[in-house]
This record gives sequence, C-alpha cells and structure tokens, in this order.
Amino acid sequence: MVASVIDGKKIANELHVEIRAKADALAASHGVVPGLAVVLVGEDPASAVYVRNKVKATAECGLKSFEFKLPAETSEAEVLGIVERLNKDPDVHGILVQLPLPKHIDSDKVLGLIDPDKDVDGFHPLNAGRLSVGLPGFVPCTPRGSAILIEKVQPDLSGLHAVVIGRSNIVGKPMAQLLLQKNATVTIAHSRTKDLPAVCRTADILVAAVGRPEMVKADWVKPGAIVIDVGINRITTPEGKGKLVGDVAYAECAEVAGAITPVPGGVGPMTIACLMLNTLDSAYRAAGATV
Ligand SMILES: NC(=O)C1=CN([C@@H]2O[C@H](COP(=O)(O)OP(=O)(O)OC[C@H]3O[C@@H](n4cnc5c(N)ncnc54)[C@H](OP(=O)(O)O)[C@@H]3O)[C@@H](O)[C@H]2O)C=CC1
Ligand SMILES: Nc1nc(=O)c2c([nH]1)NC[C@@H]1CN(c3ccc(C(=O)N[C@@H](CCC(=O)O)C(=O)O)cc3)C=[N+]21
Repeated sequence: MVASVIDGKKIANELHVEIRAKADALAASHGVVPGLAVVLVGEDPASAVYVRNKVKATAECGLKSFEFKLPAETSEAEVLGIVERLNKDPDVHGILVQLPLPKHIDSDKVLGLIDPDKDVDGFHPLNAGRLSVGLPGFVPCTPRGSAILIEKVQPDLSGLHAVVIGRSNIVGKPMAQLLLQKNATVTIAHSRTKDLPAVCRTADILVAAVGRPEMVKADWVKPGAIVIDVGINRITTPEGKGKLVGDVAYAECAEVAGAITPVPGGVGPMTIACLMLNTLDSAYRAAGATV
C-alpha cells in the first residue's frame, strides 16, 4: 500500500481563509479585531522560526499581532509583569509564551499566571482540567490541529485503537484526551514503554510526538494505519546540509501506512492555524458575539 499524503499546509491555508472571513465579520459587527500577543525570551533559532510563522499567519487571517522579543537574561519578574499587563489589555485576546523558557524562569509560574480566558495555547492547568473532564475551554493547538487532520481521513474513530507516543503536557497528554473524547481506544506510550514497535503495530492511528528523528520505522506501522508525525527535528545531512525531519521515517512508512503527514507541511502549519482559531474564538467570546 502507498499512503495518501495528508496535506497539512493546504488544510491550514483553507482554515486561514475561513478565519479571515470570521475576523472581518467581527470587526464589522463589533469593531473588534482579534489580537494575539507572542512573548519570546531568548534567541533559540527554532523558536524564532515558529514566531515568524505565527506573525505571518496573523496577517493572513486579519488578526492583530503583538510581539515581545526579550533578551535571554530577562528576569522572571519582568516576564510575569508583561503577562500581567497583557491579561489586562482589552486589545489582546490571546497570549502565547513561547516554550522552552530560559532555565532561570519557572515556566509553570508563567503559564499559571496567564488569564485562562486568554490562554490560546491551552497550557493553563484550568484548561488542561477542562479538557480532561470534557468541559469547553482552549484545546492545545498541536493536538487540535492533529485531530482535524485525522478527522479528514477518518471521521469516526469509535472502535479504533490509537497509540500516542509521548506524554508531554503540551502534545501527548492532550492528544490522548482528544482521541478518547472521539471514542478511540487510546494507549499512551513513552520512554519506559516495553517493546514500543509491537505496541505501535497494534495502532489504527499512530501519533508520534517524541523529538527523535525518524524513530518510527516501517515495521512499526500496521498496514493501512493513519500516521500523524508531530516531531520537528533539525538534523544535518551527511552532505552537511540542514534539514527538517519528523519522528517518523517518512519514505519507508509511507509504503505501509494508509495515510501519513509529511514534515514539513503536516502538523506544523495546523498548529499555527489552530492558534489563529483559538484567538478568534477568544475574541468572539470577549465581544459577546457568536461565531
Ligand atoms: N508540529 C508542531 O507543531 C509541534 C511539534 N513539536 C515537536 O514534537 C516533538 C515532541 O514535543 P514535546 O511533546 O514537547 O516533547 P517532550 O520532550 O516534552 O516529550 C517527549 C516525549 O517522548 C517520550 N520519549 C522520549 N524518547 C522516547 C523513546 N525512545 N521512546 C518512546 N518515547 C520516548 C518521552 O517520554 P518520557 O515522558 O518517559 O520522558 C516524552 O513523553 C518534538 O520533536 C517537538 O519539536 C512540539 C510542539 C508542536
Ligand atoms: N507556547 C508554545 N506554544 C507552541 O505551540 C509551541 C511552543 N511554545 N514551542 C515550540 C513548539 C513547536 N511549535 C511549532 C510551530 C510551528 C511549526 C511550523 O510552522 N512548522 C513548519 C515548518 C517550520 C520550519 O520550516 O522550521 C512545518 O512543519 O511545515 C512547527 C512547530 C509550536 N510550539
């Protein structure tokens, strides 16, 4: 079997068009332009790329973007102060603090201070709790985007086995919650899982969110499975060139899977589109308008 390629970039661009129409409608009816504030502390080159992509997407979607680029030595108190100001600013409907933060800053403290009603990343414990008990709230962007891609290929997950590799609070755990909500039978695998290849082979839906370049091999994939590659790894090729690869050995797994996401052009652009969606939702709620 040769897998169909799930074109995240195309689906994200279609979402941008829908978001733009809804943002323009809100501006016309309520005079409100959805605003997203992105806080970047330090010079991490990968983070800088993501932030650039986010700023580009806000423009495409008709959203306002507020950028805070701070030097690596910025104190925790200063970052907390900025979050407090953004919490109070009525033009800001979404606040994203780019992770990882430098070591001298306590991420839990910063994420915990973000107003849960502006927490478009969905990382605040209140929103994590809402997702886990099935209440409405902000859903983290990467799992939300991945779930949209899965739904395009397979709208009904009941009776299917989903395996999520990775148990981080920002990807693995919320991804598993979303799949469970959609009636999949969910296994969460991690670094202590025994015989990971065998566990993966039982998956109808396999989500890799590990951070290990091309770890998932063809013989880990059940024929016909949906493979969602969340990993974003920058590697140097034997020719000395920089290259972006996922957690899945794409070429060989595409021979076995039923559908697969590429890297780049898969989950990454969907993460950004869902950040725009969450910011739009937040602005509609703040304005008392219905989407
Ligand atoms: N496309 C996108 O938009 C996004 C992509 N990413 C990418 O997704 C990947 C994961 O990110 P994130 O969740 O933040 O990463 P974390 O490092 O927080 O979590 C990685 C998870 O993978 C598990 N793991 C590590 N090694 C192995 C192994 N050999 N076998 C099985 N499990 C293993 C860890 O297990 P344990 O808990 O036991 O340590 C952990 O649960 C990264 O490549 C990141 O760059 C992240 C966010 C968004
Ligand atoms: N508070 C916070 N929220 C996040 O959502 C968050 C974060 N911190 N820290 C880092 C990770 C990673 N992440 C990505 C976003 C876009 C792409 C993306 O645009 N990827 C493109 C290519 C990018 C490139 O060329 O480098 C693609 O896959 O096609 C990837 C990864 C969000 N994260």
